[in-house]
Amino acid sequence: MSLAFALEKQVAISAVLRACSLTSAVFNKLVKNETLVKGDKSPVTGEHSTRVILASDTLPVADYSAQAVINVILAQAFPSDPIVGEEDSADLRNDADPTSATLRSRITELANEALALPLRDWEKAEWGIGPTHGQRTTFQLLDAIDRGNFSGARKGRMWTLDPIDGTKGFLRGEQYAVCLALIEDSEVKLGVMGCPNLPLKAGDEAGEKGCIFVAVKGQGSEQRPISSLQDATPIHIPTRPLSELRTLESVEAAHSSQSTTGRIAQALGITAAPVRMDSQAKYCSLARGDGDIYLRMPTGVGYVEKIWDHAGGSLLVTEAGGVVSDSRGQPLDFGLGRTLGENFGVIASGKDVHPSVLEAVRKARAEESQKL
Ligand SMILES: Nc1ncnc2c1ncn2[C@@H]1O[C@H](COP(=O)(O)OS(=O)(=O)O)[C@@H](OP(=O)(O)O)[C@H]1O
Ligand SMILES: [Mg+2]
Ligand SMILES: [Mg+2]
Ligand SMILES: [Mg+2]
Repeated sequence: MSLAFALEKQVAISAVLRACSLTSAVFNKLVKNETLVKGDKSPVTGEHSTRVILASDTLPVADYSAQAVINVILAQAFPSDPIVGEEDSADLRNDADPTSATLRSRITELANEALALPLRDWEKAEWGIGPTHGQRTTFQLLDAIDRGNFSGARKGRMWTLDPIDGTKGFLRGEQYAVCLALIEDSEVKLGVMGCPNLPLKAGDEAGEKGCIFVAVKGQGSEQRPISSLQDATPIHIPTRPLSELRTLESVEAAHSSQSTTGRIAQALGITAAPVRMDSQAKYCSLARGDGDIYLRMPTGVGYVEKIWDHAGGSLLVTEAGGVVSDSRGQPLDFGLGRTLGENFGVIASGKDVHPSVLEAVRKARAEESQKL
């Protein structure tokens, strides 16, 4: 008897793999060759006007094409499943914008190249299924992107997709993740995250990079090297003394209050500097024990979190033995629509330390309100 969600898992890994191949190709062909990233790895800004045009052109190409590829594959395997995807094609259909025709032709070329990737041996051997993805026309690909327009629902089955999470990290050549998750009746059942720039072993920058993380509800979490996807290694959050814990947070200060996370770390007695990393690679790092506490505290500008930024990562952490909640200790609600609703932040950690983290959050909050 096959395990629950076996087919969904196969299809999602195949789709994420092809999207990762595409995003790596975009980085190598466009971002690197067109020197869009400066020597110090900061994203290109106003220095060279031609580069700025290329940067703004290249940035969405990878996101749109990856969403097109994954949605084509999902539509083929599960034609009636709705998808909540980050991107939509409105800007690509706007002929008043002179860049949209160029973007469309690049997307068509890139997506078809990824869809034509041959089956790997492990796909044939393990699954006996395979993508038989014919070439798509430009407008078929735009329609595929727009399969991601579903508004979300409390009941029923849907996928959620972030074709590139951590777009800024992607442009810097640092961490980003291709994130796909399956949700049923508001509960995340499957999460597949591709992290092409993440070392197989924490901190081993000189070693092999490129991992796919997979979690299935009730079946645990695993890591697979992109180069050898048949080799699944189960991952678990280790238990460490409080004093040895490290926090994980966003690189972008606008996405999470670094002053609040600093206070929380202090209240916990943590002395190590926070590990700053773009994207859901933070959830992946936590799930395999590279960091211990993921803190994402609202900056107070009214931003609402999106379900595609947390669905897969949160299941990966819970299946690896952790807890994911908002800063009040409430579970994240994936049944509210495209967003997680009012932003109470996100706190993820091992089960044993989670209550202490919530207590530290309360303390940090109280200190901050006294300062006001
Ligand atoms: N103001 C604000 N507050 C909180 N979050 C925001 C905000 N603005 C954007 N985003 C979302 O952050 C996603 C990037 O992920 P991270 O914040 O984890 O990584 S990063 O360090 O900021 O790169 C990023 O995902 P991508 O757009 O897919 O890159 C956004 O969905
Ligand atoms: Mg994102
Ligand atoms: Mg994105
Ligand atoms: Mg985005």
